Amino acid sequence: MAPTQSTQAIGRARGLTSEEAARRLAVVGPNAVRTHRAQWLPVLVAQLRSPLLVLLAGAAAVSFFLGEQTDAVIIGVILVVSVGLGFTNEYRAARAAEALHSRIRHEAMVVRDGVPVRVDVVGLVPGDLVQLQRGQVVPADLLLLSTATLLCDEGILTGETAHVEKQAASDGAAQVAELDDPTRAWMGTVVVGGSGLGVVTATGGRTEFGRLALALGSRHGETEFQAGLRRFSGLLVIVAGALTTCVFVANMVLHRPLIDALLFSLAIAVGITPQLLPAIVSISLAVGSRTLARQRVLVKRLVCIEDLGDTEILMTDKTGTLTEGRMELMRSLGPDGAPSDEPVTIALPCTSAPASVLPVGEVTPADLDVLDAALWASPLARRPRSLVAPLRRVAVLPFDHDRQRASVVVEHPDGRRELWVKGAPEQVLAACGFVPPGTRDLLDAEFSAGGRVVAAARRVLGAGVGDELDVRQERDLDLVGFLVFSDPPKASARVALVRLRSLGIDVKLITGDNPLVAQRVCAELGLEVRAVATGAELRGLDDSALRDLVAGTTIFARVTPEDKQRIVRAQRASGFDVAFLGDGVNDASAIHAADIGISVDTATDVAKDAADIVLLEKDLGVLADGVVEGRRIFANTIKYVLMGTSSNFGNMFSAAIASAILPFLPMLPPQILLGNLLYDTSQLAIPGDTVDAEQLRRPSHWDLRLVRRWMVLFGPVSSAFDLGTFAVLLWVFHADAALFHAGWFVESLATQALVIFVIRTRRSPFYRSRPSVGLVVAVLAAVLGGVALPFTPLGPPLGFVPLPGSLLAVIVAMVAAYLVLVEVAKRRFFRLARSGLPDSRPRRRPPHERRVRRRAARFSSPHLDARGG
Ligand SMILES: Nc1ncnc2c1ncn2[C@@H]1O[C@H](COP(=O)(O)OP(=O)(O)OP(=O)(O)O)[C@@H](O)[C@H]1O
Ligand SMILES: [Mg+2]
Repeated sequence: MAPTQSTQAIGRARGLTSEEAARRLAVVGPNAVRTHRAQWLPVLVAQLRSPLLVLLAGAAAVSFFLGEQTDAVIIGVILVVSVGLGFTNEYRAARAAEALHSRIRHEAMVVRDGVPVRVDVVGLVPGDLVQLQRGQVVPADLLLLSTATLLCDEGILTGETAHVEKQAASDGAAQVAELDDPTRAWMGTVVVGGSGLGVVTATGGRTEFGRLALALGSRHGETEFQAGLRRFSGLLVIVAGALTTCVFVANMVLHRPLIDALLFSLAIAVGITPQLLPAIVSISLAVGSRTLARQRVLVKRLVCIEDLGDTEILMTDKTGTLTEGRMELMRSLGPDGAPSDEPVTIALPCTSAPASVLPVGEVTPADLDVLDAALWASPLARRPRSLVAPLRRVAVLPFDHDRQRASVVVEHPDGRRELWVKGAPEQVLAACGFVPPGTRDLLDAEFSAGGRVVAAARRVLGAGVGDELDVRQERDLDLVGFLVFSDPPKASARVALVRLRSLGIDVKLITGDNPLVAQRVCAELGLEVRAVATGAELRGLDDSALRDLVAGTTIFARVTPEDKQRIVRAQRASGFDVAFLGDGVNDASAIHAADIGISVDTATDVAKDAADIVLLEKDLGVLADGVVEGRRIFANTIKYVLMGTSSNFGNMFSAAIASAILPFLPMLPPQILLGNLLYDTSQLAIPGDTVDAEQLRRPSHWDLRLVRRWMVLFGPVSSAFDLGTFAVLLWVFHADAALFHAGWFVESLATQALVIFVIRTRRSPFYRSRPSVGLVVAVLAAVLGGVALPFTPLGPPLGFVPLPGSLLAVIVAMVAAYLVLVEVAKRRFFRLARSGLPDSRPRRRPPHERRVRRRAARFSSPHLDARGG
C-alpha cells in the first residue's frame, strides 16, 4: 500500500504553489500509466521480429561467405527495402495515433496558489488539492479532507458494483491505506454522488489503479478485428511452415546444395507471409482516422474504427441526439392544469448546485444542469426568482438518476422550514400523499405531446427539522403542479436515421424519460417502434427473459443507469455488435458495457472516458459517416487478405512443387524476393481504393472460414495455371533455366498483381466497379516494371535474359485467360458464400480488463518515463 501524505497537508487549504508543483512533477514524473508517444525503436524492432527475416538474413550472410556475393547482396538490399517500407508506414501511422490522442484532454479541478484551476490530470503531483464532483473520475489516489455525501463506484478496482460512501479523514489518519478505507478516494474510480476535496497521496504507477493497469501491460487489448487478423496470420504461418519444410526436405533428397535449398525455401516462406499486412492495416486506419477527424469524429484508438464498422445495433439516448437538447420552459401548471407560478417557485431551489451556494438568489448557471439552467433562465421564472431570493437552503439532496428526484430544505426568513421536491412526475407522484383525480390524465396528455415534464411537490416541516436530509423524507408530499419544457425533435436526426437504416443498423432508444415522450419523438422522426418497455418491467426478468424482451423492443424508457447497462449486456448476449451513445453520468456504465462506446466532447468525464469514440458534435449523421468509414477500411483490408491467399499463395505453392520436379530451381531466391517486393509495393495502394456501395451496406465481420475456403479454391486455380505456364515454357519454348526464370517471373508477377482488379469487387464482371486511380497506377507500374526488368542492366545480375516477343505475347494471353478463370470462380464462390455459412463469431474479451484499459487511456502522457516509478 502507498504511504500516505503527512496529515499536515490537511492544513494546506491553499494547495501547492505552481513552482512547488512543477518541482515535484520533475521529481516523481507525470501522473500516467501509459505513454502514447510514437516511438520509432519499438516499431522498428517489431518489423525485425519476424523470425523469417532473421533466418533469411542469416542464410544470406552465410552464402556471402561461401562465395555467392551477388546473391547475398541482392537479398540483403531487398530485405532492407522491405523492412524500410513496413517501418515507414507503421511509424507514420503511430504518429497519427499520437496526434489523435493529444486531441482529447482530461482535466481535474485542482487548487493551486490558492485558487481552483483546471489541470491536465497528467500534471498532478502528490500534495495537490483536488476537488471531486459527481461524474468525475478520481484523478489520483487521494486522502479526503472534506466530503459532502461523497459516493464512489470502485468497481474498476474491486469488481463490486455497490457504491462506497466516503468520509473525511480525521487528523490522526492511518499512515497505511487499505482499499476499504473510507477516507480515501482511489484513482480511476468514479464519483457517483456528492462532492469532496482531497489531497493527492500517490500518482501514476504508484497508485492502486496504476499497478493494476501496468500489470495488464502497456499494449492495448485486441479488438475483434485485430484478433481476426492474428488468427489469419497464424493460419498462414502454419501453411508457410509446412510448405517450407517440405520444399527443403525435397531439395535435400534431390541432393541440391544446402544453402541454395535453404535460401529457396525461406524465400518461398517470405513470399507467402503477408509481411505488409500490419502496414496495410495501419495505413488504412491512419487515413481513416484523419478522414473521421475531419468529419468531427475522434477515435481514441485507431483500431476502434473497424469495430465501429461492425455495428449492428445502435442504442442511443434521447436528449440532444434525437431532440435539440435546448430546453425551454413553456408552461407551469397546477395539478388541475391551470397556469400557476407555484411549481416554478418550488422547482427553482431544487438544483444540483451545492447547498453552500447561498442564498438561493446566488445560484449561477455554471452550477446547473441543462434542465435547471432552462428553468432559471425562463421569463416565466422572473417573479418566482424574486420570491425565492430571500430563502436559505438548509440541506440539499441532489438529483440522481436512480430516484429521478431532487430535494431541498428551504428556510423562510421567518424561520419556517419546508421540503421542496422536483423530479420525474411518476417518481414525485409516488411520493405524494394524495393525487387529485384527473391529474394522471393531464400528465399523460402532456407526455404524449413530447415535451419534458417535471413535477413539483412540497411538505411543511416542523420547526428545526431538516438539518439533515435523506431519501426517506421524500414522502407524504403535496403535489404543487408540473413544469413543461419543450425539447423538439432534431430535424437532422430524421435524415440520419434513414441513413443508419440503409446501413443495416437497428436504432434503439434508451432513455430516463417517460415512454409516451419517447414514442412521440420516435413518431416525429419516423423511427419505427416495434415495442416499448419500461425499466420497471425489465427489473423482474431473469437474463434469458430479458434477452428475449430486449431483442424485440425499440424503446426502453424510465430506465436507471443500471437498467441501461443490463439492456446493453442483454443485447450483446444475443450475439449482436452493439454501439451505445450517451453523454451523462448515467450512461457511463452502458458505454462501458457496449462493444463500441460512443460519447460526445461536451459529455461528463465518465461518459467521455468510457467511450472508444468521441463525437465533437452530438449528431447521428456524423456517426453514420464513422460507420461507413469503418466498413470501408475493413473492406480494403479484406481485399489484401484475399489477395494474399489466392494468386500470391498459389504462385509460391507451384514454385515449391516445381522445385521438386524441375532439374533447376524454378526461380532463384533473389528473384522470388524481388517479385514479392514489387507485388507488395503495388498493394500499398489498396487502403486508398474505392469500395463498392453495396459492400458498405452491411456490417463487416471477420470470417476466417470464408478466407480459408477462398484459399482452398483460388490457391489451386492459380497453381493449375502456373503448371500450364511451366509446360508452355519447357515444351513450347524449350526454355533453359535463365529464360524459364524470366518468363515465370513476369507471368507470376502479372497474375498475382493484376488479379486485384477481379478480387477487389464482388461485382461481376469486375470492370463494373471502378478502382481508384492510385491503385491502377501502382499495380500497372509494378507489372510493367517487372516486364521491363529483364531488358535493363539489372537483368543479368538478377539472372534474367530478355524475353522473346512471342513468349511475351503468350504470357499476355495466359494472364488474360487466368483473369477470366478467376472471375468465373469468384462468381461461383460468392454465390455459394451468400447461401449458408453461419457467422463464426470470435469470443469476446473479458469486460473488466477492457474497462481498465479504456480508463488507463486517460492517464497517458507523451513522455517516455510515463510509468512513474
Ligand atoms: N435536474 C433535474 N431535476 C429534477 N428532475 C430531473 C432533472 N433532470 C431530469 N429530471 C427528471 O428525470 C428524468 C430522467 O432524466 P435523466 O437525465 O436520468 O434521463 P436520461 O436517461 O439522461 O434521458 P435522455 O435519454 O433524454 O438523455 C427526466 O425525464 C426528468 O423527468
Ligand atoms: Mg442523458
